[in-house]
Amino acid sequence: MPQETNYSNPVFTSPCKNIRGLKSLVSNNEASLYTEEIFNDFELAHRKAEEAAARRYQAAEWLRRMDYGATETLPKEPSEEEFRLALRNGLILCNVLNKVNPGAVLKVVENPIIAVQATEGAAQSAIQYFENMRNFLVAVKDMQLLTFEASDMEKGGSSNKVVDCILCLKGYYEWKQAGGIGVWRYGGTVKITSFPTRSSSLVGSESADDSFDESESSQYEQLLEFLHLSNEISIEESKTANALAFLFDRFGLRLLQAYLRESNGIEEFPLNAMVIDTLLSKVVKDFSAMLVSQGSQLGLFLKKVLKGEVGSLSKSDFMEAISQYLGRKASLVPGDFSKDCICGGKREILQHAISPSPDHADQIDRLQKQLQELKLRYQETKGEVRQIQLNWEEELGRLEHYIKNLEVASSSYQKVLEENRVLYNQVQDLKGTIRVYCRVRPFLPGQSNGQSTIDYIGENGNIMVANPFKQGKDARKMFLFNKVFGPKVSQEQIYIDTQPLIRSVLDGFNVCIFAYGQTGSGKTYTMSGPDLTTEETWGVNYRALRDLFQLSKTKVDFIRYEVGVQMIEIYNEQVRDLLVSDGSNRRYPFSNFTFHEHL
Ligand SMILES: Nc1ncnc2c1ncn2[C@@H]1O[C@H](COP(=O)(O)OP(=O)(O)OP(=O)(O)O)[C@@H](O)[C@H]1O
Repeated sequence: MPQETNYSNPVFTSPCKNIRGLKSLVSNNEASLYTEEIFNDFELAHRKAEEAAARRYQAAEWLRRMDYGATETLPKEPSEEEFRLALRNGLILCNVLNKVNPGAVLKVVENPIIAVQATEGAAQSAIQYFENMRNFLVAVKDMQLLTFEASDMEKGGSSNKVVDCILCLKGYYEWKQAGGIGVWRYGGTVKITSFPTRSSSLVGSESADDSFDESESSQYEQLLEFLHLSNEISIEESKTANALAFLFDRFGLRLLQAYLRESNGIEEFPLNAMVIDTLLSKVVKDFSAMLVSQGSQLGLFLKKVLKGEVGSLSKSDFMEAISQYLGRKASLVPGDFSKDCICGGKREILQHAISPSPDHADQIDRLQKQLQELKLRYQETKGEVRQIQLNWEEELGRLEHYIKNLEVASSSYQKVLEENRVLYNQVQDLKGTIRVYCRVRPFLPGQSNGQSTIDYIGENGNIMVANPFKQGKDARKMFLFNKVFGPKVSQEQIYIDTQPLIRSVLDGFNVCIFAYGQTGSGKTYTMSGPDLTTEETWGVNYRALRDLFQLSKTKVDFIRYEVGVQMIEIYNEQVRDLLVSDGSNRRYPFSNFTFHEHL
C-alpha cells in the first residue's frame, strides 16, 4: 500500500475489508490518536456488519427451510438488498407465519406483482404488496412477537428489525415444536456464525503486508478465538438453562398428571391451591435431591477419569474423556430435550451413533432405579397429601363445631347478662334505697386516756351509747343503723358496702353517698382518706372513682361513659363549690370537672 495514501478519512474513502492491512498501514504511518480511533470504529462497524450478515443468513436459511417458494427467490446468503427485495411482497413471510401459526394470515395474495422500479400499475401492485405485508405485521403483533415497520422493507429501512422479527418467529416456532412448555424467550445469546478468522481476503493481503507484527496477530487471533469460545459457552449455558427448566416443568407436570389420574377414582378429591403447593414443594425437593445425586455422580466420574487407569492424564486426554462422556449423554437424552428454544441461536443436536456399551447399560440401570425411586416418592407424596387433606378436614369440622357452640353461647350470654343486671339492681333496691351507716372514730393520739361513751356495738346495726352524767335508763341509749363500724374498721371494709352501688350507677341508677357528723368526727377521713399517695388509706370517693373507671373500661366495646365530678360543701346552710381554684368559693354555677379514662 503506498505511503502517500490520504488517511484523513480512510473509512469512507476506502471501504477496506482488510483489517490487518489497515491496521498495519496505520501503525507504519505513526498514526495519530484520531486515526487509531477511526480504526477502532471501523473494526467495530466491520464486526457489527458481520454479525448482522450472520443473523441475516440464519433468518434466510430458516425461511428457505420453512417455505419451498423461498428457495427460488431468497438466496442462501443474501445481501441486505436481496433479502429486502425477496421479502417485501410479504408472500414468503405470510406463508411461513401460517406454518408457524396456522390461520394467522387468513388471506394471502399468491402472486403479488411488486414493481420495484415500475411506475405503471403501481397502484395495483402497491395494494397487493401492502395487503400481504400489513396482514403479516398485524398477525405478528397479535402474537406479541417482535415486529417491524412496513417502511423497513423500503430502501434505507432497517433490515436488522426484519431479521429480528424473523428470528423471533423462529424461536417461537421451535419452542412450540418442543411442546410449548417452559418459558419462551427471545433474545438469548446470538451466535456469530461467521467470525473474522483467517479468511481468504486476509490471507490474500498478507503478502503485501510485510510489516505486520506476527505476535500482535496471534494475540488478535487468540482474542477472537476467546470471544468465539465465550459465545459458544453462552449458547451452551442458555441451552442448559432451558433444558433444565424444561426438565423441571416436565417432571412437575408429569407428577401432577399422575396424581390427578390416580385421584380420579376418589370422590370429591379436591384440586386446590393447597394441593398444588404441597405437590410442587415436594417436586422441588425431589428435583433438588436428583440434581445433588447427579452432581456427586458426575464428581465421582470426573475424579475417576482424572486418576486414570494408567496413572495421571494429560489435559487433552481429560478433555477427550469429557467430550466422549457428553456424546454418550446426548445420545441418551430424548430428542425433544434438545429442542429447547434459543431464538436466533444455532441448534446443534448431538447425534452420535454410539453402539451399546457396558457404560450404557449402567446408565439405563441407574435411570430405571431413579424411576423406581420417583414412583415410590410419588406414592409417598400422594399419601402425605391425602393425610394432610384428612387432617385439614378434621380440623375444619372441629372448628365448625366450635364456632356453632360459640354462637349459641354468645346469644344466651347476652340474655343472661341482661337478667343478671335486672336482678342485681333489684337486690340493691331491696337492701333499701336509703342506707345509714355509723362509723365510730378511734381516739386521736393524746386522747388515749379518755373514757369511751360507746358501750356496745351489735352485729345488726345496734350501738349503745353511755351517758355518764345520767342515771337509770337514761344512762344508756340504743341506736339502730343499717350497719355500725367500730373504731378498728379499715377504709377497705367501709367501702365494701358501698361498692355494689357503683355498678348500679353504670346501669343508670342515681346514687348519692355523703358523710354527716360534727367537726372532727372523721367525715374527711372516711370520704377522702388521710394519705392520697397510699391506695390502702384511700377513702370512699377515690375507691368509687377507681371502680367506676375500671368497670367502664370493661364495657368500652359497646358503651362509652363520661364521668363528671363536683365537690361541694354545705356549711352553715351555705353550699360552696370546692373545685374553684381562685379562692372565691362561688356558690353557683359550680365547676363541673369531667374525668376521662386517663384518670
Ligand atoms: N377512723 C379513723 N381512724 C383514725 N383517725 C381518724 C379516723 N377518723 C378521723 N380520724 C382523724 O380525726 C381527725 C379529724 O377527722 P376529719 O378531719 O376527717 O374530721 P371531719 O369530720 O372532716 O372534720 P371537719 O368537719 O372539721 O372537717 C383527723 O386527724 C383524722 O385523721
